Amino acid sequence: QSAPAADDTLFRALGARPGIDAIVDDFVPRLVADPRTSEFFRKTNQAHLKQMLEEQFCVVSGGPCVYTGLPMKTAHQDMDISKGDFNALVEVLQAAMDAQHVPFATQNQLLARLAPMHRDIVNVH
Ligand code: HEM
Repeated sequence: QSAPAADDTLFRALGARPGIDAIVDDFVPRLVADPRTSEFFRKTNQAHLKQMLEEQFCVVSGGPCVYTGLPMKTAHQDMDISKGDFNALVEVLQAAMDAQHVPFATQNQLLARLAPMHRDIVNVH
């Protein structure tokens, strides 16, 4: 299923689905391994999380995808996530994008579209 994207510039800059899938394939194992985030992802089905993140990054970057996962508030409500935890996840995503040779400006554009989600994800103040 797909919907036409109004502006898919960022999606294409990320390398379209192959580029996004490579970023997410790198990102999720890093989240599981990083001591700052590992505890959160201890019981996570990595294959499912990868699929959801691939869809979500595709949609937020303007790609022709449909996100089939939970709303961000619902997905994270049973965890205690602080601003520090959120920032740690962002740093892990930056490391994954560095490893996949995503240009700095492109990284920042994706991060800028994800950043507002902190309102629905950070729930420890
Ligand atoms: C911009 C930041 C974030 C984005 C875009 C994001 C995105 C997502 C998505 C798409 C899912 C899948 C929802 C579903 O299964 O339907 C998910 C689940 C999850 N997220 Fe996040 N998330 C973010 C921040 C965080 C942070 C900061 C933490 C904790 C440090 C976290 C921990 C988790 C965990 C543990 C799951 C559940 C995985 C499972 O199914 O077991 N997320 N997130």
